[in-house]
Amino acid sequence: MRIRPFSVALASPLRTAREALTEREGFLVGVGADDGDDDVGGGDTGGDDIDRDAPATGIGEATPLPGWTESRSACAAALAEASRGPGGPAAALADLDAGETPAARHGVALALGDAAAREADRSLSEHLADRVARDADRAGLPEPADSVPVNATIGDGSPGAAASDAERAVADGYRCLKVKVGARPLEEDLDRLRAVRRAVGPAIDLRADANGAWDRSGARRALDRLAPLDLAYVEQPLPAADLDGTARLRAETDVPIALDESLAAHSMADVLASGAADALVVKPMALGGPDRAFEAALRARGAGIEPVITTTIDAVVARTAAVHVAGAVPDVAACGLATGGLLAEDLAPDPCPVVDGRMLVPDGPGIAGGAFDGLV
Ligand SMILES: O=C(O)CCC(=O)c1ccccc1C(=O)O
Ligand SMILES: [Mg+2]
Repeated sequence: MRIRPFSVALASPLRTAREALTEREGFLVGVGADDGDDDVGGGDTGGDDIDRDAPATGIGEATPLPGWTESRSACAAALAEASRGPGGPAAALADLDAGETPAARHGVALALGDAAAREADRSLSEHLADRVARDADRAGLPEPADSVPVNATIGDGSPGAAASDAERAVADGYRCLKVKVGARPLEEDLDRLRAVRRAVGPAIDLRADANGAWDRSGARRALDRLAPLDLAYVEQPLPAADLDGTARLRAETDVPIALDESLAAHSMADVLASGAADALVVKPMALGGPDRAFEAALRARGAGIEPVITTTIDAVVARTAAVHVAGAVPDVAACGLATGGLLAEDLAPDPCPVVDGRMLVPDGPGIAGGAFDGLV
């Protein structure tokens, strides 16, 4: 198993209610053809005996985002330990805890999933739909889609900036926009959202993501005032921990509610049973891998909650893998996957163009055929 650190800068800071993201640092994970052998990567040399000229047959990405995943140093330590284990990547995967180090597990699970899908000459979404669905006792899913609807992501900015970003996104073909809110007083967010609604008209789906910024009375007030704007949903109106408050809020309003951060603070079972959500944001990097994310999406769907697959502003390898997860979910709602444009640079060209508000799911094999060969 090979681990290569990387860092990519954002084109401009993504301001949310919690922070301003300016750069993403992570690790590429490569597994080789001989990684399945028990003797590879053994000893205390950190896997230095691997032939560095042999191309990786599977690639993964671990890009931690504190708040959603472990820290960068915890991710690095977990990956280093995983690459030293005597059992190779498959054994390492079994040892990685999706709750403790989800990004590290994501990196290894994705590399192994890519390798297995490439070996079987099928795309990662076909691999997920077949293997994960079967393991979750959900055989018989339809063929994965060859494209998925996506939302444009609009950061916190002035009403004018938000409106012109929204106009540009709609001109580019997006039919769904997600606007960050909660960093300012409610009146200012209302001005921004009204400016966006005016700019794009009534036919475009609008989402607002508060990233847990409001308290119970503030959220109640915000939803009452937002109701006339006909939002598709408000994401994480209350802090992650406050499932009870969110369930009560949802019962008191007609504005649909999505949960995101709450999935890191509560078990899937508790979130699904809480009655607090119409939609659930499913981030493969935060859930510990594309396999776990796909399973979570199917569970949510089974509980009548609409799964929305999103990135954590990942580099191209994890972003493309998330597109495959979305492609495997039948008739998936618009997803937050069109985040490549937020980066100033990337590890490789983007294999998923957005056409008419939909992202193409690569044919494979694996994540994107040979598009990432040589990166790790
Ligand atoms: O959903 C999207 O449109 C993009 C993803 C996104 O907003 C996001 C990206 C990184 C961390 C948190 C979030 C979030 O949804 O809150
Ligand atoms: Mg969110």
